Amino acid sequence: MKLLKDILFGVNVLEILGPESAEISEIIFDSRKATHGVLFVAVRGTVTDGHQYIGQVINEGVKAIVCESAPGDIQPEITYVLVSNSAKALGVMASNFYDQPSAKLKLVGVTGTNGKTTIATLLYKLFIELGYKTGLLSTVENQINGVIIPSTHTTPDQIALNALLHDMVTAGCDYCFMEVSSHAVAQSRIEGLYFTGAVFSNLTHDHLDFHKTFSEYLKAKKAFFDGLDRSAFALTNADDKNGAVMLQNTRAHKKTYGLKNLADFKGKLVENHFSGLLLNIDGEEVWFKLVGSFNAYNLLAVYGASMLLEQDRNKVLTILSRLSGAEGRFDYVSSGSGIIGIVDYAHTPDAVQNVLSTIHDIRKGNEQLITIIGCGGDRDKTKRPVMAQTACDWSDKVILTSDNPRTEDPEAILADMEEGVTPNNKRKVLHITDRKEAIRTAVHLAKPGDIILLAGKGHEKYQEIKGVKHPFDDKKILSEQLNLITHQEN
Ligand SMILES: CC(=O)N[C@H]1[C@@H](OP(=O)(O)OP(=O)(O)OC[C@H]2O[C@@H](n3ccc(=O)[nH]c3=O)[C@H](O)[C@@H]2O)O[C@H](CO)[C@@H](O)[C@@H]1O[C@H](C)C(=O)N[C@@H](C)C(=O)N[C@H](CCC(=O)O)C(=O)O
Ligand SMILES: Nc1ncnc2c1ncn2[C@@H]1O[C@H](COP(=O)(O)OP(=O)(O)OP(=O)(O)O)[C@@H](O)[C@H]1O
Ligand SMILES: N[C@H](CCC[C@H](N)C(=O)O)C(=O)O
Ligand SMILES: [Mg+2]
Repeated sequence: MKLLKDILFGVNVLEILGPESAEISEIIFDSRKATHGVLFVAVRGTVTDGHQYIGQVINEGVKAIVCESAPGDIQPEITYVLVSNSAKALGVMASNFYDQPSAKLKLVGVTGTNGKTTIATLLYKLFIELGYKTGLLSTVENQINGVIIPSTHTTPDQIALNALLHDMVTAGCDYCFMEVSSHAVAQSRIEGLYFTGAVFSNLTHDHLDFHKTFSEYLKAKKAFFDGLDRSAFALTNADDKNGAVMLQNTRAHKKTYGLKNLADFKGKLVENHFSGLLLNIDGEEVWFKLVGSFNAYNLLAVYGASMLLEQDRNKVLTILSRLSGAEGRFDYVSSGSGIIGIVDYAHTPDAVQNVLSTIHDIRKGNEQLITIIGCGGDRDKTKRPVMAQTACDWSDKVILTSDNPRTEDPEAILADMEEGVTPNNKRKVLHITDRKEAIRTAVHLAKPGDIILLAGKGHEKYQEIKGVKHPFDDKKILSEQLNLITHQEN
């Protein structure tokens, strides 16, 4: 229980109709969760408007309503709080409700198109090994010092986020590393949080369905840095075209990392193999288990952040060199067949290009590279032809298949992808809608030594078709198919 006036601390309130002394049992923003004594926040969304449900939640006995416009019929037993932006107010209120957990630990946010999960997960694993109680909020999973809590979003909503941070504080965590998606910034999911630091990975094509233009997408990422406190650090990628833009208006302490340009944390890629990479970091050569030059950037970001968090350099490099990355990111699938399987979460044009160019650079000779790839439904359609074209340009054979069609027709998604297949690439492309069948075909086409890249779904354990999530695990299925081949050959 909390008093409404305490929950409203720091909220930009325009007007209050009714008593501020109301006792609130819980904050909600979904009318379907309304019960007696709760505070309902009416948020305008992408599909509907929470204000439409005010009448409904009153019937369920809510105590107070936070909204941007008051309904015509005011009920005397309810307190109405008028604000200019409900989503922002929700962030501040959720933080107050959970006693400002983000201020009680060192919270570091990671943003960018690709690499967030990898950087946040490496930081989490590193700080656990350094001996700190640590939390993680990520696409793959959330963790509180070793306890896994399944994640629903890359960045949870205001309430779930503060509840998780509160649980981390209760568990005695010193640090939390979290991914900050552009949706989260635009929807004020991080409003009211105190960040000790922010890390930027890169900005390339994604989510234009939601942000509409690249410049709006950039603005969402930048807004995270603009909101940082003077005491925080802002660590950016000096080699990314938009790296410097992130720091333009921030009050935070500005730092950079990079492989090419002048940077505070400087790295040089010495060797790049399927077994890992040799990096020179600030003058010291270290082996890492992660593969590909894009991971050299992720490692540098982790190194830079841990230095800014005042950790011991030698300990950091020693532990980092032992760590593996996040599940489903350049993940090997081994079998006795001699075929190399790689499961990777590449679902943007840049990620597809990076992962394929990495394979291209480090493969030994004339092995075939077979890529299985799809694109998600109800997501940025303009990515589709570009991802297909990139896959074709870098592979010997491409099987276009379904990713998560969600509510879209899988064939329509594949047709969008095929727009990107140029006439000279047509001969290398197969179209197999059923993802399992596509995997099976790739395995049959491959010879020992060949490489199969299974892109797009990484760690995901489901395939969402027509709104239903069916169990589906890329790594498990690819492994089963490769083992079947092995047994047939033996
Ligand atoms: C497009 C998008 O981001 N949608 C998110 C958004 O929902 P929305 O704006 O569409 O909400 P809405 O359905 O229009 O409803 C508006 C309001 O009315 C309320 N409502 C609605 C219906 C009802 O009966 N009663 C009611 O009160 C809703 O609770 C909401 O407050 O706010 C919801 C609550 O926080 C999120 O769950 C939802 O995530 C959807 C499920 C989603 O798929 N989001 C993805 C795109 C996403 O956020 N991805 C990023 C990662 C992207 C990356 O790779 O970088 C993430 O952080 O996970
Ligand atoms: N620094 C990087 N630069 C470019 N591509 C990368 C980088 N790091 C990872 N990738 C590619 O992007 C994919 C996704 O990586 P990761 O999950 O770390 O990113 P993310 O930003 O968390 O993605 P999401 O927004 O979907 O959660 C990887 O599987 C890999 O193909
Ligand atoms: N966070 C990303 C994940 C995409 C993963 C891919 N498998 C897809 O379904 O498009 C999104 O929600 O857009
Ligand atoms: Mg992620």
